[in-house]
Amino acid sequence: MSLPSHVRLVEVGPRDGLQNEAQPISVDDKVQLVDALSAAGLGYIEVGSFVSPKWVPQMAGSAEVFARIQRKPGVVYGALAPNLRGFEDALAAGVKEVAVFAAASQAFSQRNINCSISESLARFVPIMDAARQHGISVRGYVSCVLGCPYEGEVAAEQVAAVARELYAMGCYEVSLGDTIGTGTAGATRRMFEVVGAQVPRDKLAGHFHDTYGQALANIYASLQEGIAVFDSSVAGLGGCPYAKGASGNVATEDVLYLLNGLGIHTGVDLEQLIQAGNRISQVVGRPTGSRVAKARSAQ
Ligand SMILES: CC(C)(COP(=O)([O-])OP(=O)([O-])OC[C@H]1O[C@@H](n2cnc3c(N)ncnc32)[C@H](O)[C@@H]1OP(=O)([O-])[O-])[C@@H](O)C(=O)NCCC(=O)NCCSC(=O)C[C@@](C)(O)CC(=O)[O-]
Repeated sequence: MSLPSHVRLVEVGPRDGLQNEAQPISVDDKVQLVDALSAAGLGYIEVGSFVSPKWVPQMAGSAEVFARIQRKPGVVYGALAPNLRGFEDALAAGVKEVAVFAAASQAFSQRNINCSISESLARFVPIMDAARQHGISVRGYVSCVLGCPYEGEVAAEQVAAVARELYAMGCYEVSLGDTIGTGTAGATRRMFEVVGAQVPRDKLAGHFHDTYGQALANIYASLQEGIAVFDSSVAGLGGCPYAKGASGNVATEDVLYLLNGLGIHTGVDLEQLIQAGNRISQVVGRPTGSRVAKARSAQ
């Protein structure tokens, strides 16, 4: 299969990245990050989550962040909603697109959202109904598609079953998350072959964490499978609060460098992105997780 000529990047740093930070990040810093990312040309930014603050304290200020960002025309500003309460809070905050999140492993589903996979899918039905009524688009996530921190190996057929349910209930796109970053290029290709037989490939996205240093290889393998949407985090921020040891998402700067080298268009400016990543890295008090940004600042 030839590689896609255009890739859509879904920037998840302000949500997936910052949700895992132990120290509080101010609303000012979050707003500045989101605005810097839209200025760099990202067309989709996941800004926050409307989840229980007891479960993920760092996302507690999401409504305020939404109130203060400068919404750039054409940019989608998304948020996670695990239940109807989260959806309603998101709606009240002026969110126009939400994401629901399920897992391919029962144990992860219990640890992350305190219910089984089938209970979670049932919980999403009223969200889908309410979203339709209000003209809100819904994206879906499946976690643990290439391994689970509690159950180990996860069958691609199980990933496909959950992805198919999310797509059938109305998610316009389903993002497949290698939550603990154990996936390899071979496993990624096999997983997309199986899931791609159940959900059209142009409705699938790849969401890779870089824990084992495989994320860029997995993205390249996904491109070869015809996948053209990838989630990534500026400066490689993040991890997952319910997946111990999981490192951040693949750094957006590094994905962009890969895509630029392949001549694949994204509309994102690498230099502005590096600046946004360097600034938020200073805020969280860690060096950037982007190899490209590190190399550039050493020059
Ligand atoms: C789903 C629940 C709420 C169930 O949590 P629960 O305890 O079973 O829910 P509950 O309905 O019994 O409610 C418990 C309390 O939470 C409140 N509550 C209930 N719902 C909400 C809400 N929406 N917003 C704010 N508060 C809420 C509710 O009002 C109540 O408050 P209390 O009476 O104790 O004061 C909880 O487990 C939760 O919030 N989990 C979120 C976990 C999370 O955000 N994980 C990270 C995101 S997923 C991820 O990172 C993976 C991904 C997507 O990036 C892909 C990948 O890499 O794999």
